[in-house]
Parts: sequence; structure tokens; C-alpha cells
Amino acid sequence: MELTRPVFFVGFMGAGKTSVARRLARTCGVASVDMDTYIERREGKKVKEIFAEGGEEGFRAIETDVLRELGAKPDPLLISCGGGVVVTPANHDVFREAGFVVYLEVTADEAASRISDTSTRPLFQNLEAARARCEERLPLYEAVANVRVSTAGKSVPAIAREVQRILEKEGILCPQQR
Ligand SMILES: Nc1ncnc2c1ncn2[C@@H]1O[C@H](COP(=O)(O)OP(=O)(O)O)[C@@H](O)[C@H]1O
Ligand SMILES: O=C(O)C1=C[C@@H](OP(=O)(O)O)[C@@H](O)[C@H](O)C1
Ligand SMILES: [Mg+2]
Repeated sequence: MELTRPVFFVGFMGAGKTSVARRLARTCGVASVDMDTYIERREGKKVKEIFAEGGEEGFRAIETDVLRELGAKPDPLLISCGGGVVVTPANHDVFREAGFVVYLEVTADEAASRISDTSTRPLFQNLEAARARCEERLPLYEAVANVRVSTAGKSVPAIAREVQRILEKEGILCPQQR
């Protein structure tokens, strides 16, 4: 199948953005890129190290650069963003211009139960702070979303199938034209 526009996955840490985009890419035969993985390869450093060296500000600047680059690829991609992509106002323009945004909903508590090793996520160090951060970001996720998908109690394959049906209905995921 092929995409007519880039599709961005947003939502809090642990929502399943990386897993669902990867699963959908495999089952539909389309290309996907995970922004954090892409950033780590480009910078030659782990996300954790980028935060330690340049702070959140340094990470956000790289993130915006990469979002613009991936969103402008001639062959549209499934792009799993990092959970904080919505905190940078300029990123909202990238979403609006060309893309379709799938918001995967999760609570901080459910996310915490899914993430076994929070050491890779510098902004998910304690549950209290994560709950507050999640709540603070909710209106931002809602503002950029073209569609919301609840992930509570659902498996990754089930969520990927749900997203697939939405993208097909919207004419974003189509049978290959050539
Ligand atoms: N729907 C789900 N149900 C159970 N575990 C999940 C689900 N989605 C993701 N996970 C698990 O949660 C962790 C974080 O998932 P990930 O895809 O990295 O989320 P994100 O990219 O949104 O932070 C992984 O260990 C993954 O296997
Ligand atoms: O929510 C955030 O601010 C972040 C989420 C992470 O990605 P995931 O949402 O894929 O865990 C990663 O980009 C970085 O640690 C910052
Ligand atoms: Mg991820």
C-alpha cells in the first residue's frame, strides 16, 4: 500500500507511538521512521545523553529540525514522534501543512505500567511528575490531532488495525497506484 500524506503519531510517553507505527508499517508494507531513533543515529548519541549535554532545549531544537526534514520527504512516511513534540509551537505548523496526525491516548499510570525501563526517558523519572506533565500536554495533543485513538486495554496489533481502517477511510492509506 502507499501513503498520500505523511502520518504523524503523537501522544504521551508509553502510548505506543513507536510500536504501533512499526507494526502498521510491517502489515501494510509502507515505510516508517521513529524520530528518536533517527535523532540518535544522526547525533551519534542516545536521547538520554542529548538531554544530559544540551538540556531539553537542545533536544527540542534537533527534534524540530528532524520533524521538518521527515515531513518533507517526497515519499510520505509513517512517523512516530517523541511524546514532547507538541510542546514546540513551530512543530504544529509542520503537522498542519502536510500531515495527518494520529493521537494515541494513554494515562500516565497506564504508561508507567507499560514502560519497564524509564531510564531511557529522561522526562519520565517519577510518576507524580509524569501525571502532571501528561495533563499539561493533553490540550496540545488535542489541538494537533486529526483523530484520537484510545489505547487503554488494547494490544498493539489491535490499535494498528484500528489506525489502518481510519487511514484507509480518510484516503491516506491506499492500494499502490503503480
Ligand atoms: N497497547 C499496548 N499495550 C501494552 N504494552 C504496550 C502497548 N503499546 C506499547 N506498549 C509497550 O510500552 C512500551 C512503550 O511503547 P512505545 O511504543 O515505545 O511507546 P511510545 O513510543 O509512545 O513511548 C514498550 O515496552 C511497548 O512494548
Ligand atoms: O515526552 C517527551 O518529552 C519525550 C518522549 C520520548 O519519546 P517517547 O514518547 O517515544 O517515549 C523522547 O522523545 C524524549 O525522551 C522526550
Ligand atoms: Mg517512542
